[in-house]
Amino acid sequence: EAGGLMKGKRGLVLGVANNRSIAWGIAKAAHDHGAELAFTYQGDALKKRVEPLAAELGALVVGHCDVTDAASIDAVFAEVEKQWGKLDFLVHAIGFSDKDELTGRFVDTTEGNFSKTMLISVYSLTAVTQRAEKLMTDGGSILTLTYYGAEKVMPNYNVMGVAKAALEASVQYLAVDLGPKNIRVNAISAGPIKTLAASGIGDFRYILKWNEYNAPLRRTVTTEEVGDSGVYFLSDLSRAVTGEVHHVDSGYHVVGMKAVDAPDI
Ligand SMILES: NC(=O)c1ccc[n+]([C@@H]2O[C@H](COP(=O)([O-])OP(=O)(O)OC[C@H]3O[C@@H](n4cnc5c(N)ncnc54)[C@H](O)[C@@H]3O)[C@@H](O)[C@H]2O)c1
Ligand SMILES: Cc1c(CN(C)C(=O)CCc2cnc3c(c2)CCC(=O)N3)oc2ccccc12
Repeated sequence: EAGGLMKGKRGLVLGVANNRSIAWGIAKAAHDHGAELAFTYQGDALKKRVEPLAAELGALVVGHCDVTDAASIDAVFAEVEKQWGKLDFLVHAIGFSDKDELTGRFVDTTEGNFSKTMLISVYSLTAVTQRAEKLMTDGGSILTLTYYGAEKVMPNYNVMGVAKAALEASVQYLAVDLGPKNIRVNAISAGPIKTLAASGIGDFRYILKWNEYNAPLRRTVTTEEVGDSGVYFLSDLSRAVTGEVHHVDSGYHVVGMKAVDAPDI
């Protein structure tokens, strides 16, 4: 609504594929706190999914963006500059690896998929940050999404875990470079959520169940809950916070082993 935390703030959201996307959860929460939003879509297949969602929030659609195509990134930021002249925040919710490498052993990762996964899931944050820096003339907030598989080995996460470790290091280096311009760079490490990127992953139901059984809050998280924590990082509430990785995972990351007699709801 009008007087919220995000009143007067304009932001670009990369990574909405459908209404289950984490980016959509963040966008809805920011909108509810008064933000003005712009969305991109990856390829024409997603255009017709993203346009109605953007309309629902009165958001702009600033075009197609495939982070493997630098020209499409430039075009999107040129459109943002044309429409708004500046940018207050950026959400980067993009990650991808060939799914045949998200099963089995990490050691068997191919050079081709390793490079492609790092380009899409890691370098893309630096690429969009280069463009955003120019438009964040009054400072800004950049938020990306990571996962616990960056910190500890999670079965089958494989090359995506190595990518997320690099993404989290990128957050620290970008925070240092852009801090003097009052541009903050942070990451939310979200617990497992059944999104498009999660579908096609073998026994994802088992991963969700495991979290329900072992996380301190004894439950998984939702895109709405990630969105609410996202508003903290995109708003002035976190004006003194940069280079941070913040877990929104029902506390899962703190557990070494669950007591066998732990009370369960
Ligand atoms: N779902 C989870 O369990 C979970 C948990 C922690 C972190 N994450 C991360 O959250 C982010 C969003 O994923 P999600 O779960 O919302 O799934 P999602 O499939 O809804 O979003 C992934 C997005 O990445 C985009 N994308 C992929 N390749 C691209 C490219 N080459 N150019 C531009 N866009 C591209 C897709 O279009 C899609 O919109 C990802 O970085 C993912 O790694 C997901
Ligand atoms: C959790 C979890 C996730 C969700 N998550 C944290 C993610 O970061 C999603 C990563 C992902 C990246 N690329 C693709 C896919 C998922 C599936 C579809 C596809 O073709 N490519 O993915 C896993 C993969 C293996 C093991 C656990 C997980």
